[in-house]
Amino acid sequence: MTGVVKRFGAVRALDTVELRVTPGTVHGLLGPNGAGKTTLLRMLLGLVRPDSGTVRVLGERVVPHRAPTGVAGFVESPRFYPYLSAQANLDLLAGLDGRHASVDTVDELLARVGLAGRGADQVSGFSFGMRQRLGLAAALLREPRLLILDEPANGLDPAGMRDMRALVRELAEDGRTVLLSSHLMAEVEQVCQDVTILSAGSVAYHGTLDALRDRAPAPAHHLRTSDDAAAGAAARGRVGIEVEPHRHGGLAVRAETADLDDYLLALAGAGVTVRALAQTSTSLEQLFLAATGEDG
Ligand SMILES: Nc1ncnc2c1ncn2[C@@H]1O[C@H](COP(=O)(O)OP(=O)(O)OP(=O)(O)O)[C@@H](O)[C@H]1O
Repeated sequence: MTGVVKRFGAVRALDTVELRVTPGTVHGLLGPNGAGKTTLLRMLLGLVRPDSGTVRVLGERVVPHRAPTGVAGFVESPRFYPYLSAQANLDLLAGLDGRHASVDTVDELLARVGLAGRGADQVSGFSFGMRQRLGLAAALLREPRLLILDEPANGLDPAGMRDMRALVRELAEDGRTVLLSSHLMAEVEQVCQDVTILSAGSVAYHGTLDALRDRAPAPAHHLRTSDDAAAGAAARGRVGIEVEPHRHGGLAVRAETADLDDYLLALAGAGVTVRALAQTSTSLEQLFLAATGEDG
């Protein structure tokens, strides 16, 4: 998409947005709440009309209110008929596309998304995470070349998130293009090659994760010691380390692992003991927070 603007009253949900997704990759759309991610994904599905700019998906210009060919996915939470079974819901959706979903196809899809053997169960009994999985099955039923997933890991437990990540990677290996939104850098970092960071409707970064890593500041840590004043003084003049009082007490320390190791050894040498040390954000999270003005 190029030069896309979308206003809702006084709010500029998207402000001259450029987005290019390379075919066959997993592209992350990252941004804090309200950054415009959902609006952008809805636009790609023909559900929101841009005020200006051009939206093309798989080479075709998107026409409002018509789902582009070769694209499937869900925006916000997938919706189903609660009193029908998972199988019946998928049958209905296939029917809308003028297709028939055989029991075998549905069983295979359900197994793929981690819902094996649940086809006959009513969706009303499904947890939020199970509905996310069923949403993915519904999207895959359409055999899309571009899969759009809005916060797909929402509502999943840690094992479910791991499965979802593995599945997304597998889908890309099969040659599909995946565009997924998230407000968590950690999630994007594990599955995406490229990322577009949105902040208040504008693109704050667009490129590969590797290039982003090259610009990332050192990871942040929360350190508690037996003598924070002495620990702060010991950091002064040291290269590769930044120390300041942490807002919850103790010290906020930014450093790469090797510099942090040297600093901790120096503290021990100065008779200062470490009582707690926790990494509070990775380098990429630091960068994301800085890019979106959320680092307070
Ligand atoms: N239909 C609408 N009517 C009015 N304002 C809207 C509408 N849809 C979105 N907005 C506004 O546009 C901005 C972007 O919203 P959007 O839902 O796209 O953000 P998001 O990045 O998906 O956030 P979240 O992570 O909270 O879902 C917000 O300020 C939101 O309030």
